[in-house]
Amino acid sequence: MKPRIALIAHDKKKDDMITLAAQYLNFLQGCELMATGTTGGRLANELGLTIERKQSGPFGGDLQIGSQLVEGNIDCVIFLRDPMTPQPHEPDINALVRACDVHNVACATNLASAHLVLSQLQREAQDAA
Ligand SMILES: O=C(CO)COP(=O)(O)O
Repeated sequence: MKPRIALIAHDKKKDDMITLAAQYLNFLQGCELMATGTTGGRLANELGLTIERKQSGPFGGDLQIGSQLVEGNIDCVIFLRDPMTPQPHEPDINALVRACDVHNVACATNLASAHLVLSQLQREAQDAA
């Protein structure tokens, strides 16, 4: 089964997300991807990735992804958060991260952990091939 990965980045982390996804492009092309609206738009436009786009984060996108996670439809979340900028939808962000903890779903919230998670998933996919 293809890994099902959610990709989310706050505005000041979106360039990092594009760079990160470009580094794992071949692997991500073989995954089922879901993203919040603006993040997904950039990944699709700039890298040509096929992504199921939800609402933008401040309009409920994190909650939509959280809901999919609770339903068992997401294996891993890459959520590049901006810890220096207050977000209007902070409760939604906390709810998504909490849902990851409740359901024991890997959640990488910074670049270092994102690399660890994606490189491991990529290795597993290569071993399975
Ligand atoms: O705000 C976000 C996550 O909390 C991200 O939403 P966008 O990808 O729509 O910018």
